[in-house]
Amino acid sequence: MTRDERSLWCEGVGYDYPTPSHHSESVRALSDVALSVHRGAITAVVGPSGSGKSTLLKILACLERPEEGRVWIDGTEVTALSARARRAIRRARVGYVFPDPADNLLDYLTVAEHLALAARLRGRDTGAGRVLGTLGLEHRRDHVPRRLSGGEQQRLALAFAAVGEPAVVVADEPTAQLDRASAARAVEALRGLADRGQAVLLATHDPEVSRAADRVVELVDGRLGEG
Ligand SMILES: Nc1ncnc2c1ncn2[C@@H]1O[C@H](COP(=O)(O)OP(=O)(O)OP(=O)(O)O)[C@@H](O)[C@H]1O
Repeated sequence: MTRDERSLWCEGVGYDYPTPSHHSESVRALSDVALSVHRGAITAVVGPSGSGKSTLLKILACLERPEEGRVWIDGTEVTALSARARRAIRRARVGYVFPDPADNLLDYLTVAEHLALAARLRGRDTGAGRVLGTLGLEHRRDHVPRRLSGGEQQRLALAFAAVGEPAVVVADEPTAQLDRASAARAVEALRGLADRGQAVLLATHDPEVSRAADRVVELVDGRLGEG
């Protein structure tokens, strides 16, 4: 049997946001989206502001449930599960990185303690040592986030997301708050994760980031095409 190289995929995904002022109307954020995310590769979602990138990433990371369509993580259809079972899969199998480093980390935990927590949440600690090396944080093991630069904080967030080798690391605009040099290091870090066999899915406005991706897909008004 050949191994399925997809770690995450979806079919027919649709999502509407209600508008508070008009009860009968809603904002169509995604329409009929199908996407497969492969191991060992960076998949980048690009598209104009408001095209649905964050919404798609949240749905694929199991943070939101789509109103239409189906999502699979490592062969399990997560859209068929209860909220509780979905949360368990999310915790064990998905690493998620928010755009702002401060949203990803806990003030009082050191770098090493963040990784220990990630391993505990994910139920396995494979790769914790390696991830620190890949992301260039070994010399910061005993530092808390406020003693790290913004770029180091975001690399720690990527490490936190990648410990235990989840099915996928999902990063929404991972370089949005970083200067050029830090962004370049974050891209290297993402590349390092993918080269180790990790599936990486990200959304970005940054051409340097999409250039580093193995595959770029474009969302326009909630519909997907190859970029
Ligand atoms: N919580 C919300 N309530 C209502 N509408 C929302 C909400 N979040 C997003 N939307 C709308 O859904 C659409 C898609 O938004 P989304 O944030 O997914 O786009 P995006 O491509 O990530 O944008 P950006 O690049 O600016 O982050 C937009 O029209 C947006 O205004």
